[in-house]
Amino acid sequence: MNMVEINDISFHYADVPVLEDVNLKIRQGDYVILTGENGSGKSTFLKLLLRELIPQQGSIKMFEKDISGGFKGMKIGYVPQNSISKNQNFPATVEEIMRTGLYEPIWKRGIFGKKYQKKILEALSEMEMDSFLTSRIGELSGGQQQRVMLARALVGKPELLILDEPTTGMDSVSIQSLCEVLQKRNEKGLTILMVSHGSLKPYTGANRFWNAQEGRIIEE
Ligand SMILES: Nc1ncnc2c1ncn2[C@@H]1O[C@H](COP(=O)(O)OP(=O)(O)OP(=O)(O)O)[C@@H](O)[C@H]1O
Repeated sequence: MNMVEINDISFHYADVPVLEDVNLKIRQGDYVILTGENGSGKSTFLKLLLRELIPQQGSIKMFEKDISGGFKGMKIGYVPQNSISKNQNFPATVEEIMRTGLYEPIWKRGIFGKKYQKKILEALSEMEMDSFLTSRIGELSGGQQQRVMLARALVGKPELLILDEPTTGMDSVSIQSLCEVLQKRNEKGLTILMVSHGSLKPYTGANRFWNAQEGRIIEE
């Protein structure tokens, strides 16, 4: 199955052309890394996939359905770039952030609270962040916050995971452990699309490499 199918997409901001006639497919089980220089259109590309932006030309399918109809029933996890507030007093705890990663409605969470607590702790411990459950998110370092955001994206058991530069603020040990988690999840069937600036060396599990350049996204 094609998890993502991009047909003839073009996009420009007012007078800034960004992408031109892009055609790409991501198959189930692929692990794709997208690189490219600053301003080459990587974040714009992800925003198009998430319908934060609408292309002037072309169409996008996910899970074999056109995303113009919404994402209902599609299990997609997303880790945005620099997603957490820099405000140390940001009031949410790690646990509260994790709860927003679960798909089920709030009334169910009340009834099955213990079950969800277990899922949250499992996802946090995969990222070695379980001991921070009750910490305020704003009190964690940038790298620790990113690890929580990855755990949050994984707790709902997505089938497609999209990450925008998740290693920002992480040290090399954290990057290594993130890569190991992603590789393990990918081996169990998770499809991954990740934008990365840094070295590609730790991403030993990736099977496809794309590069954004001059309005195109080229497979390398
Ligand atoms: N909201 C916007 N309005 C106008 N132009 C924009 C807007 N957002 C981005 N751009 C421009 O579009 C181009 C692509 O930007 P984009 O953020 O997608 O690149 P990127 O590859 O993600 O960059 P980086 O590596 O710096 O994150 C750049 O020339 C940028 O200046």
